[in-house]
Amino acid sequence: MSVLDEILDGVRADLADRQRDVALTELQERAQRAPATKDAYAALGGDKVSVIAEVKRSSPSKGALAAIADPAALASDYEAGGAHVISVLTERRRFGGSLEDLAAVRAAVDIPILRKDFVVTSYQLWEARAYGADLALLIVAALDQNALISLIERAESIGLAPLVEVHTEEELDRALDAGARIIGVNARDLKTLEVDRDVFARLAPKIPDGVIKIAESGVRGPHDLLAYARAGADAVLVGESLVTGKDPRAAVVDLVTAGAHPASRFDNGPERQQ
Ligand SMILES: O=C(O)c1ccccc1NCC(=O)[C@H](O)[C@H](O)COP(=O)(O)O
Repeated sequence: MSVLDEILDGVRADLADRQRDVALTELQERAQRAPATKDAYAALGGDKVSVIAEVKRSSPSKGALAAIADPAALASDYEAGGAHVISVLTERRRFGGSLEDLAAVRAAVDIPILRKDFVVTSYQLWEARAYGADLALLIVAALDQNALISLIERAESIGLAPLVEVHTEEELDRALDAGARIIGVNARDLKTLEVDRDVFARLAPKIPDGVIKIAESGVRGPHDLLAYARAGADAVLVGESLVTGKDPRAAVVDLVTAGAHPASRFDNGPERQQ
């Protein structure tokens, strides 16, 4: 069984508990009372390379990363450093996250928030909306094509921007066929946990203009952001290096500064055009 399959088993078990405790109608009522979602497309678009800063306590690949007693304070630091979007890992068993983290971050920041989890049913999209997310992650490797299409449609219909994650060319084809408008290329293979930063450069040329391209995982600092920028990234998603560093806010400032004027992007154009 792959790591992803093990994670999904735990996610489904936790989901069944929550579905027993909270009726879908209750979630929908809470979602309907929530303020309008923030414009994720604007936050991720433009000439800059946007920074998505992640609240991540632990991971299957590295175990415990950071205690993060106050996720709202960390998210506020990220926002003060200029982050364009906050990612909140809400999966409990392997990442130590929760919907309460999402709600706390929502109350603390004004920028868009991504619910980063392993979504397998529309109930989780309603949760995302009810607890204050503006985007929701959909992982192609975790979904069959019908589910992917219907979850993209459901997300959009309730005001969430779906970020569709891929790791292979076949997954990218499925994401595009399903109509994804924001695609995250994860350098981490969720089945083996190996990180290959070259995956983005291989897949990015196959992503049409007009689709937002996000490079996920393995960003250690501005040099990695610039390498992803040269390969055509519109945004990077960064977790581990921020939460394990001494000064997450300063680290975000460094990334945002590099992403504001990624000279190589304009001097030479993205690698795909060379
Ligand atoms: O981080 C993991 O070990 C992991 C394992 C299995 C599924 C997902 C996993 N991480 C989720 C992510 O995609 C990352 O948290 C995100 O891209 C940030 O990556 P990083 O900057 O390398 O922490």
